[in-house]
Amino acid sequence: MSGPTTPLRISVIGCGYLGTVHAVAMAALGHDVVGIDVSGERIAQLASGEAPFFEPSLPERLAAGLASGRLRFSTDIGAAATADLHFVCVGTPQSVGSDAADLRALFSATEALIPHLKPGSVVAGKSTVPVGTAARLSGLVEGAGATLVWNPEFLREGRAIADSLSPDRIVIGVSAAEGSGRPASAESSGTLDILRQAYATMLELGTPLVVTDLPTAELVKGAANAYLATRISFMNAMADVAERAGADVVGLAEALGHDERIGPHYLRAGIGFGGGCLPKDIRAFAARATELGAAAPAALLAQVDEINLGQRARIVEAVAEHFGGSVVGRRVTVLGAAFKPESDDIRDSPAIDIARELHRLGSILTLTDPAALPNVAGRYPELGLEASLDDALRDADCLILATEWAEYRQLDPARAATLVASRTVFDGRNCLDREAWSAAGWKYRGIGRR
Ligand SMILES: NC(=O)c1ccc[n+]([C@@H]2O[C@H](COP(=O)([O-])OP(=O)(O)OC[C@H]3O[C@@H](n4cnc5c(N)ncnc54)[C@H](O)[C@@H]3O)[C@@H](O)[C@H]2O)c1
Ligand SMILES: O=c1ccn([C@@H]2O[C@H](COP(=O)(O)OP(=O)(O)O[C@H]3O[C@H](CO)[C@@H](O)[C@H](O)[C@H]3O)[C@@H](O)[C@H]2O)c(=O)[nH]1
Repeated sequence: MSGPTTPLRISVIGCGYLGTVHAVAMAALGHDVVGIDVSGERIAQLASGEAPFFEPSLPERLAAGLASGRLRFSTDIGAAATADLHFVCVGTPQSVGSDAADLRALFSATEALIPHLKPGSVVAGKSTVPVGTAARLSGLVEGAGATLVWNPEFLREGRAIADSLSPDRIVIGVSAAEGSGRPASAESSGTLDILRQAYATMLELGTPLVVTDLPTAELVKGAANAYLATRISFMNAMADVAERAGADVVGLAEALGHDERIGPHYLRAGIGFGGGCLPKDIRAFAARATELGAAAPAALLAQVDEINLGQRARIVEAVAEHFGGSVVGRRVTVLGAAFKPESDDIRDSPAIDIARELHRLGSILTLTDPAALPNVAGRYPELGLEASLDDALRDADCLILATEWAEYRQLDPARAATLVASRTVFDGRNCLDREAWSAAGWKYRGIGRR
C-alpha cells in the first residue's frame, strides 16, 4: 500500500488487541502514530519491538513501524497533545456481576485526553460500546473544542492486520445536526475530511464508506456481532436437530451456504463462539436493549448465549457418556486452548471451559496449543499443559479437538493412533476428515453429525 498524500499525526489510546493493531496499521499507511496505554509493561514491550500477543505478521509490522520512525509508544497521555486525530481503543469488558459493558476505562481515557485536545482535532471512538455511549461522551469532547465521531472496528483476531488494512467497510458516525437527524455538522466542519485522510489509501482502493449518525454507528457494530453470534447459535441449534434425526450438519451448512441470500460464512457448528468480543458483546447488547425497553431483542440474544454455552456442556456430557458416565482417572487430551486458531487469546475460550470442567470432574487432563499455553499457565495453573503435540497425544484415552489450528486439522490419524491409548476423537470443530479417521480405526464423534 502506498502512503497518504498528507500524513496525519494520530494517537491511539489503549494498546490491547485492537489498539496495537490499529496503531501499527495506521503507521503502515504512512501516518505519524503514538500508541498510549496505562500499562507500563505493555508500552515497554511494544516500544522494544516485542509483539505482546500472537497475531500473524504483527511482529514484522511492529518492527517496520518502529524502524520507520512513524510509530512510537508512551504511557503519557500528554504524548497525544500534538495529534490531529485520536482513536480511543480501550477495553469495554463485561461488568463484574452484570451483563452490561463496563465503560469505566472508556470514560477515564477520554477524560484524561480532554486537557490535551487541540481545537479542531477529532476523537474517534473505536471501542465497542452500547448504543447511546457516544452521546454521553460527546459533551466532554466538544467542551474542549474537538469533535467526537464513532468509528467501530470489525477486525477479527488471527487476521487482524489484514482486516485492518483491507476492511469490508469503514463506518463513521458523526453528530447529527440538531433536529435534522442528518449527520451534517461534521461534513461542514472538516471532521470527515480528517477521517477520509486517515483512511485515504483504503478509500482510494474502493472500500465502502458509510457515514451515519452516532447511535447508528454504535449499533452497526453491536448488530454485526449479534448477527454473527446468532448465525453460529442457529447452526448449533440445527446441529442438535440433525444429530437427533440422523442428519449431518456439515452437509446442511454447505447446502445452505450456496443460497446467495444466506452465504457460507459463520455456519460452522461446533463447541461454539468465544473470545473477547462476541460473548460479552451480545450480553452488553441485550442489557442495553432491556434498558431501552426492547424486551424481544434481549430475549433473542439470551437464547443465542444459552445455546452457545450449552455446546460446551454437551461435549463434556458426551465425553462422560463415552466413558460410561464418569471421566474420573481418564486421560483426556484437549487440542487447542485459544478461542480460535492463529490467536493466543483465551478470553472466554470454549476450549478452556471444557478443559476446566473435565479437570473438575476428575479426568487426567492435558491441554495443548501452539501459541496460547503461556496465557493458560498464568491463569489456570491447575490444568496439565503440554507444549509437544506428540507428548499430549501419548497415552490419551480420548482426544477433544477444541481449536482448529492447522496442525490439528492436518494430523495424520494413522500416526496419532500409534501414540494414544485409545482411538476416540471428539471433533469439536467438525474439521477433521471423518472418513480418514474412521478408516484409521478411530471412533469419530463430530457435532451434529451422524
Ligand atoms: N479484540 C478485537 O479483536 C476487537 C475487535 C474490534 C473491536 N474490539 C473492541 O475494542 C476494545 C478493546 O478491545 P481489546 O480486545 O483490544 O481489549 P484489551 O483488553 O486487549 O485492550 C485494552 C487496552 O486498554 C488499556 N487501557 C485501559 N484503560 C486505559 C486508559 N485509561 N488509557 C489508556 N489505555 C487504557 C489496557 O491497559 C489495555 O491494554 C473493546 O471495546 C472491544 O470490544 C476488539
Ligand atoms: O462459523 C463459525 C464461525 C466462528 N465461530 C467461532 O466464533 C468465535 C469468533 O470468531 P471470529 O468472529 O472469527 O473472531 P473474533 O476475533 O472474535 O471476531 C469477532 O469479534 C470482533 C470483535 O468485536 C469483531 O471485530 C469481528 O468482526 C467479529 O468477527 C470463535 O470462537 C470461532 O471459533 C464458530 O463457532 N462458527
